[in-house]
Amino acid sequence: MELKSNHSSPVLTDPIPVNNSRLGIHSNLLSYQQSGGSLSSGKYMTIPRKKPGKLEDVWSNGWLEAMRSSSPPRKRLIKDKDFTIEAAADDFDIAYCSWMIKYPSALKSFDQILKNAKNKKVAVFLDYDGTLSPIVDDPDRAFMSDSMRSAVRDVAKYFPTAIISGRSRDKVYELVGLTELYYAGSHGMDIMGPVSHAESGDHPNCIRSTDQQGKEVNLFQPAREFIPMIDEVLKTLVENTKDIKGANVENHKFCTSVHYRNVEEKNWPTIAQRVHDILKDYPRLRLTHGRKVLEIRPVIDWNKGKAVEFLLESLGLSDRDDVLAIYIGDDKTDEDAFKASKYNSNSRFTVFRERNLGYGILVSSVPKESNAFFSVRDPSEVKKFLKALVTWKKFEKA
Ligand SMILES: O=P(O)(O)OC[C@H]1O[C@H](O[C@H]2O[C@H](CO)[C@@H](O)[C@H](O)[C@H]2O)[C@H](O)[C@@H](O)[C@@H]1O
Repeated sequence: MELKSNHSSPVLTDPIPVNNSRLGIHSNLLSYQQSGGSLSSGKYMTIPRKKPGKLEDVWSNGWLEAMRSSSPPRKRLIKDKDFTIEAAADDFDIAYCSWMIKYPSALKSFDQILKNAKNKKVAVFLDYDGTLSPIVDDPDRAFMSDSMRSAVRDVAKYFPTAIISGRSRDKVYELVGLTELYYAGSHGMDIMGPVSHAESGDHPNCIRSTDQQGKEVNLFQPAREFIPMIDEVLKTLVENTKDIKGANVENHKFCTSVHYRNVEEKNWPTIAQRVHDILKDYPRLRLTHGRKVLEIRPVIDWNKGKAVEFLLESLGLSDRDDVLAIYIGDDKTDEDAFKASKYNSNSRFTVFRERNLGYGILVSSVPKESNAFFSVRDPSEVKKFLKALVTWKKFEKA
């Protein structure tokens, strides 16, 4: 599907994604399908509520397995009757080293990246949590360090730079606090980008607005019509999880997150089942798994990858060979961006897997399958990489 035609309506005509089993949407939800691609106010609220499901639901649809495998601990713990010790580092290190053959270090491969970046327009896309800030227990305290902020500020001086986050755009802007960047919140469903060079600016969901400094910008919100539904679900989620100690529901305007990082593992089936029961009434919403978080979002053909394509187009960087896009992210939702495509002379190219169009860099200190090309261990290595990019550019300019 071409980017242009995509922009005409990102709302999927089939409300259940093709790969619903991967997303953990139970097949019996198909009976709730509504026809047509648009929502009329209140229509989705009349669906009768089903009785709460049984815990087998969340076992059989793979939710619990996905919850357990999200954000695995760095080292295995071996339990002895008297004490607990960390598993032999050797085993882990061997696994990590062999994984790095497939996903080489972006720092160690820096020369290779530069070789490709030479004479090209480089654009930088950055995820926030786990990439610019370390993962912490309290999502409201996921601050980035001043040194990271200054590295990102420097990158933005030399390259068009955007933050693409699962958080709401306002929240991620508040955490990053840099005016020189573009921001895409709610997994790309809320983009504040440049006043467009391209057709992306003509889309009905794209309106002219002004940023915090009064500068003219394009605001692209392809899931606008879902706001009342998300709002309603948010309230139900808060109400239905309030007795689960440690559960935390976050509002991202176009999507919502249910955190279970601070919930005792024995209660994970309960939180999963409660979310599952609520989603049964909303066939136009789907679930994705993040790092100890269940993310509920509209079933639209839009994600972080589409946001990257949209921003490349808005920046006038689509349909060109002399562009190198770099995307750095740590989470499952960043995989959509690692798979992003761009259009060149009417053909489609994968931006990040194709080595000469862009690089996806996965932030991970544990081996995991990814569509990224390179890897870095943690946010401190992200910072080193960003600083190296700036040093190269300064040197190139001198
Ligand atoms: O796309 P991102 O910017 O990476 O946002 C994804 C989610 O990030 C946040 O949650 C994650 O980080 C928290 C703070 O370190 C951590 O407590 C949580 O367990 C992680 O899942 C954010 O709070 C979520 O709403 C985002 O969906």
